[in-house]
Amino acid sequence: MNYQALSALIKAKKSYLCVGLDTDIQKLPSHLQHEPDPVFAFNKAIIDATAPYAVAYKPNIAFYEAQGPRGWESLQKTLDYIPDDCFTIADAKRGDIGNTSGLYARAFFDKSAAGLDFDAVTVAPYMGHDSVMPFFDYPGKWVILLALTSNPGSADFQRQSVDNDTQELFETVIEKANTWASHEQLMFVVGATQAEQLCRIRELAPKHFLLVPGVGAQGGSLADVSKNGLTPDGGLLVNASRSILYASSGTDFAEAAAAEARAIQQEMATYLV
Ligand SMILES: O=C(O)c1cc(=O)[nH]c(=O)n1[C@@H]1O[C@H](COP(=O)(O)O)[C@@H](O)[C@H]1O
Repeated sequence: MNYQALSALIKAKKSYLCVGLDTDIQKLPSHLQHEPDPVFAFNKAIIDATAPYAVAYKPNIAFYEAQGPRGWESLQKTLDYIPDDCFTIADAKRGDIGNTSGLYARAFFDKSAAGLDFDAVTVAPYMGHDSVMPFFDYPGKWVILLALTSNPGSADFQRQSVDNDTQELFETVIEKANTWASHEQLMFVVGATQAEQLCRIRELAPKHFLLVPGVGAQGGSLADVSKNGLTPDGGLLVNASRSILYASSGTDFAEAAAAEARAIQQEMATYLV
C-alpha cells in the first residue's frame, strides 16, 4: 500500500488505529485452547471484531517465533486473513550486515520466498545504512525505522547528546535516514510515551508516517500524540496491542476488543476533523 492509499484509508475510516497482534498463547481464553490452531482462531476473531475500526495490523513476530514452526504457520494464516484494504506490519526489528538484511527483507516481503507479503517491516538502525538499504529494494514496501522508542531504556542511547551536544542520537537517526529514502518508503517509530518530543520530530520529518506504539498498556496519551503528530495526510499509525487483545479473558473477548478499538477510533475521529 502506497503513501496516498494509506492516507486515503485513514480519511475514509476516520482512524489511524493499528491493532497489534501480540498473541500470547498463554493469555488466550481457555475455550480456544482446544482449537486446532488457537493462535489463529484468536487472531481471526480479533480481526473480524476490529476491522471496522482499524487501518493496520502489526503482528509482533516474537510471539509467533516462540512457537516454532506452528507459530510461523499461525502467522501465515493470520496475514492471509487480514483484509486487503488494511496495512500490514511485520514487527520484527531486523537489521544486520547487507547480505543478511537482504534475506530478512526477502523473508517478509517476497511472497514467493517464505509466503509472507507484508507492507512494512520494523528495522533497527544501529548497524547503519548498509543494514537498512536492502529493505528498500522492494518497490511499494516500507521500512519502519526505530527512532525514539517507548521503553525506559530509550534514554540509554537514543537520548544521548551527539555532534558536540547539538542534538540527540534519535535526531541524527532521522536526519541520516532521510538521505536513504523518501517519506514514501520510510516511516519512523516514536513511542507514545515520548509525545513531548513529537514537535521536534515533526520538524525533522514533516511528512513521514510515524508508527506510535505505547498507548493503552504503556500509558501513552492518544490526545497528546495526535495533537503533536497528525499531519494533513494523517501521518500517524497508533498501535495498541494488549489493551485490545486482552480486554476480556472470557468468551466475550472479541466483543470486548471491538469495544476497545471502537473507543480509540471514535476518539481519533475527533482529532481528524
Ligand atoms: O516497534 C514497535 O512496534 C514498538 C516500538 C516501541 O518503541 N515500543 C513498543 O512497544 N513497540 C511494540 O508495540 C507493541 C506495544 O504493545 P502494547 O504495549 O501491548 O500496546 C509491542 O509489540 C512492542 O514490541
